[in-house]
Amino acid sequence: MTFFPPATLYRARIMHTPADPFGDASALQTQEDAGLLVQGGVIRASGPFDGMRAGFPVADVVDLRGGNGVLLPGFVDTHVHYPQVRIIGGLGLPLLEWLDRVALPEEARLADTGYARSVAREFLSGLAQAGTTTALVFGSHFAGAMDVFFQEARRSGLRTVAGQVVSDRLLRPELHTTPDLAYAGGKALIERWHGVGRSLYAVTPRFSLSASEGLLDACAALTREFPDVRFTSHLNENPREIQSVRELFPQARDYLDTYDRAGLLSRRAVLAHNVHPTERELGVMAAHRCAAAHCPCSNSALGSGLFPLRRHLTAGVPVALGTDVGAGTGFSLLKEGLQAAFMQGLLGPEGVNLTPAHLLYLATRAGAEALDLGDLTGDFRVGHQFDAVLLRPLSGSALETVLTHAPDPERALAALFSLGTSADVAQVWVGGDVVHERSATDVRSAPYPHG
Ligand SMILES: O=c1[nH]c(=O)c2nc[nH]c2[nH]1
Ligand SMILES: [Zn+2]
Repeated sequence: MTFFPPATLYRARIMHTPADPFGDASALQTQEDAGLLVQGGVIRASGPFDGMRAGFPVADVVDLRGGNGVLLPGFVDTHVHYPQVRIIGGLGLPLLEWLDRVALPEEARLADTGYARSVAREFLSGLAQAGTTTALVFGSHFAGAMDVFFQEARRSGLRTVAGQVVSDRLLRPELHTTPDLAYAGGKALIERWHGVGRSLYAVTPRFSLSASEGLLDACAALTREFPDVRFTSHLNENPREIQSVRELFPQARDYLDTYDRAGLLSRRAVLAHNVHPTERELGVMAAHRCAAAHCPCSNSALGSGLFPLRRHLTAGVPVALGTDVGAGTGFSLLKEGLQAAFMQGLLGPEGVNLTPAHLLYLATRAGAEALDLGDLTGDFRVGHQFDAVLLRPLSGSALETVLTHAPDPERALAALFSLGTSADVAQVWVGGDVVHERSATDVRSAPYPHG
């Protein structure tokens, strides 16, 4: 006997970018009254609701259109630090001072596995509440903290690509490992967690400033042995960091070359920041199809600089968005999209004029592609997982007003990026499972509570 899981027909106003708006001006697809047929967590069919209802009369219908609801693909965060959720908002310091005074003391606390578990729960609920359904997560330096992270990630239902962070110099002694330990610990974690539930593993040296050549070689040994794990690290974030890396690796051509010489670059590599790249580095990234995770709020908070998006696009380097919590200022990819648009504007003629379609693409499909998960998630195409976020503005909010009066879908999408926050995230699904639902008590309903 064949078992068919029950089908659900979601009725919604949808917006998604199955194509790349940097190359295709009509990439944004919107439907005011769409039907998405979901069975076993997968989108099996889609189209105008009336036709879908007639074609699939047995499906349960869930109507998401009320209260100006808009259904978007779940957001993809391509750079976010799990141990840093409690230190969001440490403003006013450049990268190396911020690491020393704010980030690393907190990261040392994750040696305590009980502490790490609480942090993991706070972190994962921050992602889900923001509508993020997939994240490339910079982990902890402690293997025990990674085990609890993967356990909690499994409970959360989110898609996570994460790994133990490794360093062997210049941080603080309790965060240091050795190449042998990094290899053995990484291998054990890969064997325990890679491909378990919705989790994948990412080999994660912190950055070349805190990694010897031997440590990068140990990381590369893992990516050779397990070719489908991802690789992630930091690159070209801050001029002082770049100068130090140059001095630490006199044999390397540039910062990127420290990773390339070890054999770490590939289609499955994501490098965070790249605010100050050389043309050579952009060419090498493009040749490997390795992606840049652009983190505009973090770049602003740490004063790292204005991301050269046009140069990345011209060189053919894939770019997606990351929040970089906790240097970044929160979990919302809507805020990152808005900040990216602001910063491109500040670049004047060197910037890229980012439309709402670009922002949606950068926050969804581009991230899925960067993580080599483009066949699974990132938009509402048939065959993809039902990973989705329902944005429904708080009643009485400015977002509700603007959505009510928006003359076209592009303006509505622009309003979501301009005014939307985690408070507007009403429901989130991963693979058809609800992973977050705004509770009734979270909704401030009366716009004028005192009459
Ligand atoms: O923004 C950043 N956050 C970090 O935690 C970090 N570590 C190295 N380089 C870094 N950059
Ligand atoms: Zn980072």
